[in-house]
Amino acid sequence: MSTTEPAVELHGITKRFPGVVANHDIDITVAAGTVHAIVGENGAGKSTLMKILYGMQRPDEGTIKVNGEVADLHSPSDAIARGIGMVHQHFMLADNLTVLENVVLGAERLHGIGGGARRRIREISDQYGLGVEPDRLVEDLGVGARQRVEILKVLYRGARILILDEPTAVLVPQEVDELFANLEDLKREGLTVIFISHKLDEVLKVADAITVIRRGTTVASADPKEVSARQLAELMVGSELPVPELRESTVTDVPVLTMENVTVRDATGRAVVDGVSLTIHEGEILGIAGVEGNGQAELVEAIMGMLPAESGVIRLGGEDLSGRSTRRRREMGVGFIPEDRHRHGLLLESPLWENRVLGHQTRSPNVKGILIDRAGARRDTERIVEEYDVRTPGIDVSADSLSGGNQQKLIVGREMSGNPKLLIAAHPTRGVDVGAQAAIWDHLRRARAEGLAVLLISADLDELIGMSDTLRVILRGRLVGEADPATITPDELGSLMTGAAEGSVA
Ligand SMILES: Nc1ncnc2c1ncn2[C@@H]1O[C@H](COP(=O)(O)OP(=O)(O)OP(=O)(O)O)[C@@H](O)[C@H]1O
Repeated sequence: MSTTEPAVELHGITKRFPGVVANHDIDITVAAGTVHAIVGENGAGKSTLMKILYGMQRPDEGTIKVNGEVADLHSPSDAIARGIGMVHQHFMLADNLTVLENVVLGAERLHGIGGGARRRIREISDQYGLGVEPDRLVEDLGVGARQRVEILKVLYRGARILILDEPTAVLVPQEVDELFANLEDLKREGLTVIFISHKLDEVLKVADAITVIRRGTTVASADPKEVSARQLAELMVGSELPVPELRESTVTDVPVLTMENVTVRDATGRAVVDGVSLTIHEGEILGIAGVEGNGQAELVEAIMGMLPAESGVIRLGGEDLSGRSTRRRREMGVGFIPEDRHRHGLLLESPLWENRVLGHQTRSPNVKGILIDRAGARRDTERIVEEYDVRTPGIDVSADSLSGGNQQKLIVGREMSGNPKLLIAAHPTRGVDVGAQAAIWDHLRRARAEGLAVLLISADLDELIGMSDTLRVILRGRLVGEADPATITPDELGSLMTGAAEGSVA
């Protein structure tokens, strides 16, 4: 369905930051009633452009038209008033409130906070097949359902144009299918969806039109019916991609990490990690598959000494880790790529080189004697920027001025420094473009060949299957199954993760 006026027209959009032109003369036309994908490498300028369209940032030059009218967007409320809504990648829902409370929060004047609001939520949910129940507690909902609440929240505020930032990053394949069905419903009702994604196969499946951004500017419009994922990636990068290496097993029989019957309880006494036993050997990547919230985060925190284990033993190279601080564990040779890079991975307001020191402040090349070795840390930051292709004007800019994917590359580079024995990698390539993803995988494989043991947690099932030597499934805190990465498909793994194979649903 389409009307005469395009839903959104961006003309000559330019946005400069110190040392960087994030958007340069961008032109995009988004037809009403379509799903329009924006793809590009890390740092290409996608998020900046979406922030401009949502009124979170002001362009230095250029015009925005919404439904044919010039729109001067000074804030998200201006964007909302124009019918533009944004669903962020990190859900912004309060867990301990109901769906209804979350939806009406800040929009009480629309339909009140009671019966009227409940009716409206049901109406929207039915109209777009979202299956949202107003009175459920958000903490009882799975990841896919939370995302539908976020979508409903912007529809409730009257959005007709939805911006989705990497909407499938946290979803299992079945949930991705459901989301795509929802997008079809939105489209049928004449709504417009603009989304950013690094998952090119999915882009090809769901988008009606694709815009490719390279180094801040629009370089191509691609027709999803006519391009392949590889061609799209090549348009993003501007050159041909290398062919990935074949995999060979490097697994030895030397254990690096052993966990025996480890149980962790939350404040309410519930076992969030429940009797977990596993061994990771030198040269082995052990992948843990699971729907987010099934104990992966707590498992990682127990290994890192951030959460106490109630019972069981965790050993690194034969040495019992109980009683050792997180810092001591790191010094013993554990690298840690955390799930939440903003809370645990980076000091956003500090320069890159100081972030290089973070968590590594007692080790070379960051110290000389008992003092921080500024020059050593700076040199090594330059090395990481070079080896991991972190796109930045320099190492003195603050971490928050890097694009999300480039922040991630910096963390991976730092945690791979100093030859760790064990790497705990939670979503190591989340938000990273296909080229950088292949580069990170290469770094991991090379380190594995030299004996690194890796615990890999990822919502990207292709990554889990492609990288892991051993694959275990976690459900409600228990390791419930093992899968052969050589033969299992993402769909089969998705069913194991939701417990569908057991006849129950997480
Ligand atoms: N607040 C800021 N201050 C300085 N530079 C910034 C700021 N925000 C973004 N940039 C720079 O603008 C460029 C574009 O960043 P942007 O976040 O838009 O990229 P992206 O395409 O969304 O990348 P990713 O896929 O990694 O999320 C990058 O070089 C980034 O470092």
